[in-house]
Amino acid sequence: MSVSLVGKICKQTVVWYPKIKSPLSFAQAFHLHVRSPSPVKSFASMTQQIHVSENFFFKQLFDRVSCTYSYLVADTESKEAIIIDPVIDLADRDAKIIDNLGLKLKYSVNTHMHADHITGTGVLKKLLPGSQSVISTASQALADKHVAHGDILEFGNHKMEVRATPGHTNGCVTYVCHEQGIAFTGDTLLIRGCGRTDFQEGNPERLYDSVYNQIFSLPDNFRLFPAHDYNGILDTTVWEEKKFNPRLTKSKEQFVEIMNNLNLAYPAQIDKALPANKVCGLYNLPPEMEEKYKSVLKP
Ligand SMILES: N[C@@H](CCC(=O)N[C@@H](CSS)C(=O)NCC(=O)O)C(=O)O
Ligand SMILES: [Fe+2]
Repeated sequence: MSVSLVGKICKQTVVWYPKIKSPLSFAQAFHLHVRSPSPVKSFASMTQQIHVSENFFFKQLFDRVSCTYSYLVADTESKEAIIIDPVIDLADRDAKIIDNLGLKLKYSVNTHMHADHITGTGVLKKLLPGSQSVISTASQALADKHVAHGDILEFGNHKMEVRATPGHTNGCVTYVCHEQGIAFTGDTLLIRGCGRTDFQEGNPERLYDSVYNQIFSLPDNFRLFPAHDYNGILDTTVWEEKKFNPRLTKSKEQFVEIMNNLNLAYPAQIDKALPANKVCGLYNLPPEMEEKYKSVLKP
């Protein structure tokens, strides 16, 4: 099949792709032509940049202040949804997105007790009644539901496995959707990095073991979604991190040495984040958050 040159839009070379009767960027056309047996289906997947089941909904959300990624996943048939690591400042945004999509939030889950922002899980369960907040038992924080290694969170026909991945904090967990080939690693594994281990009972040896035993043991093509990225990268894969992570490609001894000498600045919001996160982001809130959510947080 031949494609013809249409012109340039926003500095991109655009070609006419006859099979789907549409102009595409050269990169898109290449992807369709070379990578996909069924162009239209693959084009849809390509725009989502993730290959998942047709009834699996996925949306990555971002908080510019703390560089936190939150993730909304749902079963588009039953409409049951889970949000992972929502930020309190944006809980109203997230509730609106969920509502506009016609989804029913089942769980607002934390990967761990965050030090750099206040969790949105407490406010979200008030904004979207019927949903429950979730955190690991090992985090020793308040929530409606506590999870531990091996537990499964179900939403519609989909499942998310809980894997304990301590090291950044005692209570860190990674959530794995096996059938979609994706995992949400929190701060345990960051893109070309990992969570710091210099506070909240951090422990570099435990973190190293968690990554090797619970994350690098997943298939190489699993996509990994962290709780933060400070460089504008959206996701990574098991293969990439096993091969290119500058900390975790080292021996455990070298890793510990690296982690003990990071000399990172104290997180800007830690003193207000931890007391609030111990109680699910429902109490001990700074005045501006009390004010913002006073109608939903009233006793
Ligand atoms: N500057 C940010 C905090 C940056 C930071 O410490 N990030 C954490 C994850 S949030 S607990 C981390 O583990 N970073 C590892 C690294 O190598 O950067 C702020 O002030 O909030
Ligand atoms: Fe963290």
